[in-house]
Amino acid sequence: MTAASATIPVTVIGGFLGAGKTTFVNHLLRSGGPRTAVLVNDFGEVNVDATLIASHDGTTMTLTNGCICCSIGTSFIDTMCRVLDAAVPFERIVIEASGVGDPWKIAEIALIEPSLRLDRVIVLADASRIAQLIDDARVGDTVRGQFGRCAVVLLNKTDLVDAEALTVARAAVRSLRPDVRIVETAQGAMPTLAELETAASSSGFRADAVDAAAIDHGTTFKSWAYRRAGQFDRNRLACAVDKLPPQLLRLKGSCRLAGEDDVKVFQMVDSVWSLSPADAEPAEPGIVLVGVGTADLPPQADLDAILDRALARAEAAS
Ligand SMILES: Nc1nc2c(ncn2[C@@H]2O[C@H](COP(=O)(O)OP(=O)(O)OP(=O)(O)O)[C@@H](O)[C@H]2O)c(=O)[nH]1
Repeated sequence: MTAASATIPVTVIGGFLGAGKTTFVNHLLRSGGPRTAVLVNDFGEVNVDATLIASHDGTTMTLTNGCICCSIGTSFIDTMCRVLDAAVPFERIVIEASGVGDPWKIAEIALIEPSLRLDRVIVLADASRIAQLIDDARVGDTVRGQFGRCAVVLLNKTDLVDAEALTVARAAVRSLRPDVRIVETAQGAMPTLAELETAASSSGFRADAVDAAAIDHGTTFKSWAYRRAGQFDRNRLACAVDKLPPQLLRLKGSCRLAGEDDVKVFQMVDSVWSLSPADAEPAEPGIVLVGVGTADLPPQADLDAILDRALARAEAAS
């Protein structure tokens, strides 16, 4: 047995809020392959992503309490120990970094733990937003830092852009990593890890790549959980979302709509939002809101009040 086969390969998936990381992880799981442990780091206090990960023949574990790239705390180490001590060994570990995290910081764990082997860091970029994001005064540092040492970039959501915008998006990624392999994807057309094998060698990171600036993501970004037992009125929800402040970059979670039986997944990236039927009852109901710029964000009570107005009954439940 070679050293490489005695270790468990770790793939870290990074990319900014809403780029499509969970969508890609689900695609990998649905494509079959080895028994996988999926570790998900949600920035918010409600474990939304773990609910959104499809059921599979392995396990999904959550890494909570903020951004693990800022502090690889005991929770991450404990979770990793549980994975490594599993009675039926896992053959692959996939870690989804938080949308504000630096995936390389997480990958470093695989480089120092002898029973792990870093497969690669894959970063997703939203083709419809990446050019703006890397120049954004509020989030640009965080976004640029995520690309520092990845082996391959999935330029995702190509279905949302025309040829000209795609060229701009490609150039934006190239401006960060001139020689990185870029694979263009959309949620209906994503590669498996095996298909990406030719896209980069397993050590495809550049040793000379620029390290991410030291950013305290817990200070730069802030998250809230909106938890209500009530049901939303669809039209009122549309009005409420319009009233949310522009500092809110991401909303995701589960909710119920008045008059509809199934649980809905609520997604908002930037100001574009959608509702779709949930595959499963959420372990933790609620909607997570992630915003940037803690100083000029309204207090949580104001944000809650905006969403409360979307409830089917005028008065908010509990
Ligand atoms: N049109 C389009 N939508 C996509 C694509 N990939 C993902 N989405 C949608 O984008 C939204 C965010 O996708 P996620 O996979 O949750 O993104 P994420 O990077 O995991 O988000 P965070 O974990 O919050 O950072 C969801 O509504 C997805 O359905 C794509 O290729 N095209």
